[in-house]
Amino acid sequence: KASKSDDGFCSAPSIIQSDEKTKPIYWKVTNPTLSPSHLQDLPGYTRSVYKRDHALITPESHVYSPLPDWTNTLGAYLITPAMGSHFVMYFAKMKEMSSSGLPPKDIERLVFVVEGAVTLTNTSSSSTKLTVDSYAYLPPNFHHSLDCAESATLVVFERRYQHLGSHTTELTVGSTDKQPLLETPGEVFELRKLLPVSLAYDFNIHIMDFQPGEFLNVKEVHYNQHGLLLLEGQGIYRLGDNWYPVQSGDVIWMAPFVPQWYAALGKTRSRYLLYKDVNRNPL
Ligand SMILES: NC(=O)N[C@@H](O)C(=O)O
Ligand SMILES: [Mn+2]
Repeated sequence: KASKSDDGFCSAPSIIQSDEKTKPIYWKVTNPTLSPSHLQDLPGYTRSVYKRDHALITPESHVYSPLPDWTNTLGAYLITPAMGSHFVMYFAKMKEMSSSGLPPKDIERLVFVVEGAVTLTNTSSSSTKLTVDSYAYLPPNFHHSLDCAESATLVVFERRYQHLGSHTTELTVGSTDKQPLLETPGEVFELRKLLPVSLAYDFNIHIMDFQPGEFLNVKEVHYNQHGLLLLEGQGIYRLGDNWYPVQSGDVIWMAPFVPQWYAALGKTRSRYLLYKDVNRNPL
C-alpha cells in the first residue's frame, strides 16, 4: 500500500527487506519476486523476449518435460543451438530418488546447484555431495551419475568439446565461495571463475558480483556467446537497443556481437552466472 509521506506525495512502499537472512543462498532463483503465480491471471503477458541476437527467458515462460535418459527429473531447455548457440543451457528439476543420464558422446557438461543437493558418483566410484553453490565439470565421455535423494534444481550447460592439440580437461568439482577473486582491470564488479583458465577448457563460467549502483564499464561487443542466470538481485540489462529490468531467476541468451551492458539496482547485490566460450580461435 502506498504510504502518504508528510509532503503530500504518495510514495511506493520501499523495498521490504524480508527475512532474506534466513533463506538459503540463491533462493530467489526458484522463488522470483515476480513469480509465474503472480502473472497467471494476466492472459498472454510475459517478460520473455526472443530476438535474432538475444533472448530474455523469464520464469513464467519455462516449459518443463521429462529429461530423456534422466530418471524422475523434469528439464526446461532455455538455450539450444536452435537459437544459434553452440551450447545448451537447461534447468534440471530433480525429484526424490532421481538420477542423471549421460550427455551424448563427446559432449562436456557443467552442473551448478541452485537448490537442494545431489551426489556425484564417477567411475572411480568416489562420491561427492554437491550442495547449493557447488558445481561439477564433467569432461566429454566421462562416466558419472548425479543422484538426488530429495529434490534439487541444477542449471546445466552442455556443449561439444572442441579439442585443441593434445590438451585434455579433467573432472573439476568446487564451490563458488572457495574460488578466489580475480583482477578486473577497468571494471568494478567482483569476478570468480569456476573452471581452470588453461587452454584445455573451451569455456568458462564467470560468477560476477555487483553492488547496487555498480555497472559494467565496457559496453561490450565480442565474438563470444553467453548464457546468463541472474542468481541474486536485480537491475537493468541492455541487449542491443533494448533495456530490460531483470531479477533473480531470469535467463539471458547473448549471441556473438550483441551489444551488452548491465547496471545493478536495489538494496542487495547482484550476482550472475555467465557461460562464456574461451581459448578457441573463432575461425
Ligand atoms: N555480459 C557480460 O557480463 N560479459 C562479460 O562479463 C564478459 O566477460 O564477456
Ligand atoms: Mn560479455
